[in-house]
Amino acid sequence: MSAETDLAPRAAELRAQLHHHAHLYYVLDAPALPDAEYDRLFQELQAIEAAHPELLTADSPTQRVIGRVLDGFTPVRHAVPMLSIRTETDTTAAGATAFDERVRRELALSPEAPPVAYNAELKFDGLALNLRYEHGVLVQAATRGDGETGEDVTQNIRTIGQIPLRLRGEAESLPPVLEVRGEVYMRRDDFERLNERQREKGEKTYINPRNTAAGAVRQLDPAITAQRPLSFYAYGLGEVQGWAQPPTHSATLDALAAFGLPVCADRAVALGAEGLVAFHAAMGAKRDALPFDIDGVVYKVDSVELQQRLGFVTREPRWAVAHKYPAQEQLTRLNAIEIQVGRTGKLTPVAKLEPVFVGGTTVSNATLHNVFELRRKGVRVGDTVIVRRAGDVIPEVVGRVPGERAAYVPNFRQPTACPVCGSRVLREKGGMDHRCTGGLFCAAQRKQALLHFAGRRAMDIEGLGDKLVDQLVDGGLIRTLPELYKLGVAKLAALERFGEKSAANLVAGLEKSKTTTFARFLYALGIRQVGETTAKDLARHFGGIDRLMAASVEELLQVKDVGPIVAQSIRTFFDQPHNVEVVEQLRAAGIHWPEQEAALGPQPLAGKTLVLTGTLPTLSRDEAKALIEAAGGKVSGSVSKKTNFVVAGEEAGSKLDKARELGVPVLDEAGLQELLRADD
Ligand SMILES: NC(=O)c1ccc[n+]([C@@H]2O[C@H](COP(=O)([O-])OP(=O)(O)OC[C@H]3O[C@@H](n4cnc5c(N)ncnc54)[C@H](O)[C@@H]3O)[C@@H](O)[C@H]2O)c1
Ligand SMILES: [Zn+2]
Repeated sequence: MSAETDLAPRAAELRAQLHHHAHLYYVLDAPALPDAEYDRLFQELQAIEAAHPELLTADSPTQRVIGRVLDGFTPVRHAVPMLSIRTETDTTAAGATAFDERVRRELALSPEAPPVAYNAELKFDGLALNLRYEHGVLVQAATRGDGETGEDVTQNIRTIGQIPLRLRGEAESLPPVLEVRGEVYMRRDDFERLNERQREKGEKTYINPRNTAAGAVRQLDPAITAQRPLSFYAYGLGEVQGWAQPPTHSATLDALAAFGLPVCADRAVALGAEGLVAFHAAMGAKRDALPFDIDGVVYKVDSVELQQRLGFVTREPRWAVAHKYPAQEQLTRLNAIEIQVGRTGKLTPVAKLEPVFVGGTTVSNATLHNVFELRRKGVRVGDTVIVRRAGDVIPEVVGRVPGERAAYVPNFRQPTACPVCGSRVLREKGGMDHRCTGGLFCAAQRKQALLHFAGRRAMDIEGLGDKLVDQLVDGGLIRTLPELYKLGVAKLAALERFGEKSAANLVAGLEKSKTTTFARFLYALGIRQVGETTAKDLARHFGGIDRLMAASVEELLQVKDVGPIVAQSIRTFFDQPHNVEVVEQLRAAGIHWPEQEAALGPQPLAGKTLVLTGTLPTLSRDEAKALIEAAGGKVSGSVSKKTNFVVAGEEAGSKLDKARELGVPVLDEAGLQELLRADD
């Protein structure tokens, strides 16, 4: 058997696979494979065709741009075809050098000739668009389609704020026809926010910004496109009439920017291979920090005249190349699913992966977000999954590659007990997240709890910062909050890089923190949903911690601004015996707050302003004032529209007249007493 007949079936198989995946990618915006995997198949086919030209078919995906007009869109015939770009997959510097050598060879430049000038730019990962401006007005926007014919998406594109509907400049000086080419993309933060919202609603999340942007542009209903946060960068030209294009590509981009089109600032004119290598390295270093995904950089011969001399091969210009970076999505095996307990007690299923090089680093753990999302994605241990790592976003498993499973694998089950501390795991009503109820008792939550407890607006413990908390918890010196107060100078001074003096300072800080307020103490406990303000309201309402700990959800709901979620969270916290124990131990350690605060009762006058005038039969002015304030009210010296009540006694003067004039209710002492009892 000859090599040809050997490879023919493989070539046919590759063509079929590539066609199938290109359809999913270009037509349905729903790829089933990472790009890197698609590229590998593509290159395998290219290699076979290069070695055996007789196996090349006219419909091979290597020979033309694949893509099709989706039903429902009006086809647009491109005046100038929208091509692909040859890809240099060697992600090392050699990729740039190879291109420069090819260009020099094709231009028949001698080794002594000066370096070729290139315009180096980013390769945005989105969807190509052709924007047609006639006399400065946007008249049509079209997708690339198969390169010859695209889809009319004008109405959708009009919803993208960054794309000018009218070019900048004097009407007479604007070109009769100017087609601008560029990329619609979605910023990473916009994409993350979109997915966060989907997750909160328990709905399907999007795979990556590229496909989300492409899907958003290719909506039949522009109202849907309008809801997606899309961005745009211009990078080239289509048909032009009545406008003298500048002699270089870089100057053309400047001209587009002057027309008011968004042009990316991360571009440079690079001289020769050396310049390209430097640009590739610089952008590679910057890649993670960019607010959007790029899959590489693009080098274009800068001189328009040289571009014309170089011309095109079937589907690509000879004067441009895309030089890739390591892919941000890769396939790997899911070896196990573990539960990680975060600092707020949130349980996150984490994928343990066969280590894989993705987005420039080796990844062996990736988040699966929550158990609902995990189920929706249908991933199970043993599956081949797609891992995405882009920028500083934590690596995630975005899905599985459809395929048979060798054996039955049970679905992942959410544990009912915290894997770290054994406390019960609960899900908030209506929420998607499961949490450990261990609170202060849970080691996973301990560091965060300690830092919060020591915070300036909580117990305000001077000298207890990040590093020390790490040392204390990792060294096993502290397992529960009360143990903080058992740390002596000797124990502390024994810590690495911690001197006698700092130890003494911290102990003094701890001592000082023992005198606090009920509200601060409550806030310091770190009960979910209980912020500073709620802590103050609770302290005022209940007066003492014992009453609070015993309060039912119904009683908690009586507190100003406390709704069902907050009330339930407080109840859940104190339902855990170890949390009650922590409170007891902290009080036993000497934490205390002034008595008068604890004596505060209910707040029938909360938010009310009263004015006192004249002499009351039994109460002195000061006594009345103290009673009103203890009930949460305020006493003011003058009557205004904001006054809720005027309390009038014998010989009341002008304040009473003012109250009548403004229609403010007037009470006597008995009326006041009744108000004070109102909440009993
Ligand atoms: N995952 C899959 O199943 C699947 C299937 C098909 C294709 N793909 C991916 O699609 C890509 C191949 O697509 P292609 O052949 O259409 O070409 P290409 O996307 O590699 O290159 C051409 C495109 O680059 C874009 N581009 C971005 N920045 C640019 C710039 N500064 N200047 C010029 N163009 C710029 C334009 O949209 C242009 O259409 C590969 O990355 C491949 O992995 C993936
Ligand atoms: Zn726990």
